[in-house]
Amino acid sequence: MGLSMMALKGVFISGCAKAPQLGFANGLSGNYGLIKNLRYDLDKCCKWECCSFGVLAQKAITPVEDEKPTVREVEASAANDGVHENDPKGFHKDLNLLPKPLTAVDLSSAPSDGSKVRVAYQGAPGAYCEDAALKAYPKCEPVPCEEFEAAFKAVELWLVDKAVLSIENSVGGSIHRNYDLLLRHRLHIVGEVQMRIDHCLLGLPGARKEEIKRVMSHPQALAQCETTLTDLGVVKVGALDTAGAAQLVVTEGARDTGAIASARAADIYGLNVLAERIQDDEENITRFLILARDPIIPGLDRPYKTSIVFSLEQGPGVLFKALAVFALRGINLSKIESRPQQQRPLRVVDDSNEGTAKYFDYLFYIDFEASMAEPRAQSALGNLQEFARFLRVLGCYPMDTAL
Ligand SMILES: O=C(O)C(=O)Cc1ccccc1
Repeated sequence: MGLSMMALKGVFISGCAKAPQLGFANGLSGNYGLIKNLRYDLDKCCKWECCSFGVLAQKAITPVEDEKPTVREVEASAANDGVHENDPKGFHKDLNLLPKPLTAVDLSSAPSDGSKVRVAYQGAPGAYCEDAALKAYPKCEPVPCEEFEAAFKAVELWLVDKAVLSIENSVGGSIHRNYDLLLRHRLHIVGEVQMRIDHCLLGLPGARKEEIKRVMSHPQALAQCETTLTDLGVVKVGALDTAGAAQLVVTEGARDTGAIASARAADIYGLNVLAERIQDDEENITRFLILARDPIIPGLDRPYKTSIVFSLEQGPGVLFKALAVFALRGINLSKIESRPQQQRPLRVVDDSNEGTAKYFDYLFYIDFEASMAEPRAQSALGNLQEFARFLRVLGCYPMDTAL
């Protein structure tokens, strides 16, 4: 079953959500001020876990004084919680049955192949975001969510480990709403996935392509297949996601209604593929981001990308100056996006999570090709910080070079 915003209400917020936040060198927000601080943060997080287990252990070995239990009761209780038969008061419980505090060894032996990782995505099973989650973590457990907002919340509330977010497409460009979500939430980008998207036209078994009068899909998918849909002369109907549209075709049972979704969605919902690769551009690539509560420790072992968002004072040449901090250090920019904020000011929450209201004319989002472990990246951001009104590192993560 998927997660909806309703399902998330009233969920207990536990454990490391309360782990202390870092201080940042140069006032940089986003946990990348000092690499050694990152290690410190992870360390504190583990200590917090130990501490909560300690409290549980203390409660578990408190003996019951008022009533003497019968032999049968003692046996039953021993079977349940490890009390020895000849020690009815429970002073000599089998302490091996108590939860063990996590050690560094436990953490290092955690599977690195993504098994057990729960990844929230927006859409129904068969959505492209689910494909992206499975590309990033082939053995993960994908968790469908009704909205991206629910996927973010699921990570924040420790219901899942990560979330997947589509951020841009080679035909449609940036997905602005998702840029806004990145800023509104405190999650960190820990990975990216680039995927070729081949859209199919799906219909009920027995229905022919010529019978289709209405096509449902996610607005991005409808936009990416504009020419095909115009040629077919169909009515376009927006849906929450592509797989959700496929599901609707089945539940509505209308032969004249099709969906744009993947061949995998056709399989899942028992629909026929009426046409393949119907996107206007052969090379239809979507880029997805993987988000987590904690940042990863950036390395130098492979190509990394860093995503930042900043705003500048008004004035001639300020953007030129901002871009120069990267150009002068030979750092390549792979993406720049600007978002006007005049109509809908944003509330930006600072690292203490207390929240300060700040209003910006424009926010600039930049992805640059360098790791925060590189001195040139640190000095570029230090330099940008000198004249930026606001600067946040959204994440530093390995580049997806597999496409
Ligand atoms: O609706 C989906 O399946 C999604 O994951 C969003 C989407 C839609 C179109 C292209 C890429 C991602």
